[in-house]
Amino acid sequence: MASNHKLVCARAARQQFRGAFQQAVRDYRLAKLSASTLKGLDAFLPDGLSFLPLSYLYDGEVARFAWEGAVTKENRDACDRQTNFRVMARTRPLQEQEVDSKLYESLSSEGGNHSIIVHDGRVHRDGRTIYTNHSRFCLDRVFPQDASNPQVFEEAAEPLLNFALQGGRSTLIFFGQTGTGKTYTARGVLDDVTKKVFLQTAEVEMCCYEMAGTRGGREAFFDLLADRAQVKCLTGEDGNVHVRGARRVKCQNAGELHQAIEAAFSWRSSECTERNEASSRSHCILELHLACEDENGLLRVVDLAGSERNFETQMHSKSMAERGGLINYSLLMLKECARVMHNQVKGAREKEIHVPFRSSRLTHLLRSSFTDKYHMTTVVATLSPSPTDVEHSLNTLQHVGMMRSARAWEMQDTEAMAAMEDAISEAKTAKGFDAVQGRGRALHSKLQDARKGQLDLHAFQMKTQVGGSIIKKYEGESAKLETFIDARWHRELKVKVQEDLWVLRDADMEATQVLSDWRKEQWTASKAHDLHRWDAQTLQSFLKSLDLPGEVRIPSTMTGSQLRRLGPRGLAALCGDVATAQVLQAALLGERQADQVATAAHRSQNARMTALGNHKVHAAVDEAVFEEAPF
Ligand SMILES: Nc1ncnc2c1ncn2[C@@H]1O[C@H](COP(=O)(O)OP(=O)(O)OP(=O)(O)O)[C@@H](O)[C@H]1O
Repeated sequence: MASNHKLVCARAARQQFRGAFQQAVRDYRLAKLSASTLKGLDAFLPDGLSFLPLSYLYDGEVARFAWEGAVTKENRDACDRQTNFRVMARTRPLQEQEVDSKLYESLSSEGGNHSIIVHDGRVHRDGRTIYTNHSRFCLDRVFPQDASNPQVFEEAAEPLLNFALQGGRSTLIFFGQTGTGKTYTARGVLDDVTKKVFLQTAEVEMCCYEMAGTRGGREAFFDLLADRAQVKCLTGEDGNVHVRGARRVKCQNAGELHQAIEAAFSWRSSECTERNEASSRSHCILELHLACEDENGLLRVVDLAGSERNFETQMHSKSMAERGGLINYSLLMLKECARVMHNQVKGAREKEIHVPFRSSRLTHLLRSSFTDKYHMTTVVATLSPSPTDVEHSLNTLQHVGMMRSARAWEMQDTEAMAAMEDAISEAKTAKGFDAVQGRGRALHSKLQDARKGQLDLHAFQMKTQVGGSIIKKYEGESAKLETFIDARWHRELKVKVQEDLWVLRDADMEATQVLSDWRKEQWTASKAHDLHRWDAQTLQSFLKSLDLPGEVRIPSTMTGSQLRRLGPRGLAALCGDVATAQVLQAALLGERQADQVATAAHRSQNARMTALGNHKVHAAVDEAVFEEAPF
């Protein structure tokens, strides 16, 4: 092969020796073609005989690799894979300047478009030999270069849209190197979503925000529909992380939605870089809340900023470099989460490893997309076919591969799909105090924050009001570890308190908001049976709900307290006959009793919550529960 002992950079080598590398790619593709033909004869010939011609014709390694790739188990598995988490890849065509530089294509797809091969041209350590590594990645779908945006929509986004239209939560994530077509694909897909969504729903609420850096160099979310006002990322009552305070635009037809999307993208931070004339400098998250029968469905489209390497950021200004640093950090954390989840599945599943979702706001927000089996997620990895970008392509594919394998357990989890329907309907019907269970995480954080000064306490376990339990441990060097186990979801959250201060501050805000919302709900519930607080409308609907035997002449402007002041005689005077008066009296008495019960329950729950907040566990827990709790 060609030699040049001065040359050690693979990127430069791929350009300089493109003829040799191109030949290697051609050889591989031919070997692949021959392997597919010979595989057909495999059934008629003795074992191993069909492989022989291939091994004579091509280099040993290449022949073996092409043979394995012809019909591998992974490819078959990829075709049959039925999970809520899918990973796809889209390669953009070579750009004009790349064609001008006579660059060849370093990616090929095979296995019925379920796997992608990266042809990685390299220089040997001796600086004289060049060789090509072929790496195969099996995915759920590989889009050919000539695939159009509607095709991507049909396979990647339409199932997510349909799921959201049934009340589910779904996320489409675009992930990859800068300048590979994330925004191009996201915009194309959103155009198709805009056209299709109104065929099945009458109203869509849209919000759009981006994650970028603040002046102080911290990650923050900015509302793209409200002049980039800063918004907060908090845990909601369903246990998922949401951005709070973002403006929601109601759209009733495709034109309005299209306009809102255009407006949001016009506010998105983008700059001209070496690799892309309009490179996104933030992670953009667009949410469509779809009106369904019982509960709103959610479709989230996440267009991540592109990953960059040092040689691509030489011309960046200081502020661009700072923002780039934050983007790279959040992407790094996303990859780290993928790596940890992958290791967890690959290694000992019985040993829970902490996945650092809270280390970046991006991963915090996307956590449920990766961990919740009832959340439908598709990750589209965008790739550049240029041989100068092979490192990027390998990196992207390795990480999306890890994300995919991290959810491999779902394939065995045959009940998952059936249980999904149940879970959705369960979530829809959950009411009152039950609904607080999903807020356990926030309550836990609040408690954790309130007690951070009490390191003298050794260890204890307690049942919480929300049906979970908290185990607190104090370990060496005063590092405090808390484990919250939510009884309903069986999730575990371990927080090393002294490590991340912003986690605590956020957790406190979350808990405060969640608890005040809950209190408000309790307050509204406690009012429901209180006649004093009924307005005229509530009184009229109460009367309508009663099956009164005769007529009652209560003026339409009369409120609950006015009715109460009438007394039994006044009430009887308004009723057409005695029987009607008696039924009405009995119904009002029933309401009064229900009011007394609700007020007593409200008072007790309030007192227990306060006691829990003040660390008076004994006062806060029901005696029966308290006895059961193992200390
Ligand atoms: N599949 C495709 N077909 C044709 N052109 C494409 C395709 N994908 C991307 N491009 C072109 O490549 C260029 C870069 O695309 P885009 O801005 O979407 O990249 P990006 O991945 O979002 O980059 P960044 O991360 O820097 O924002 C654009 O000019 C776009 O038109």
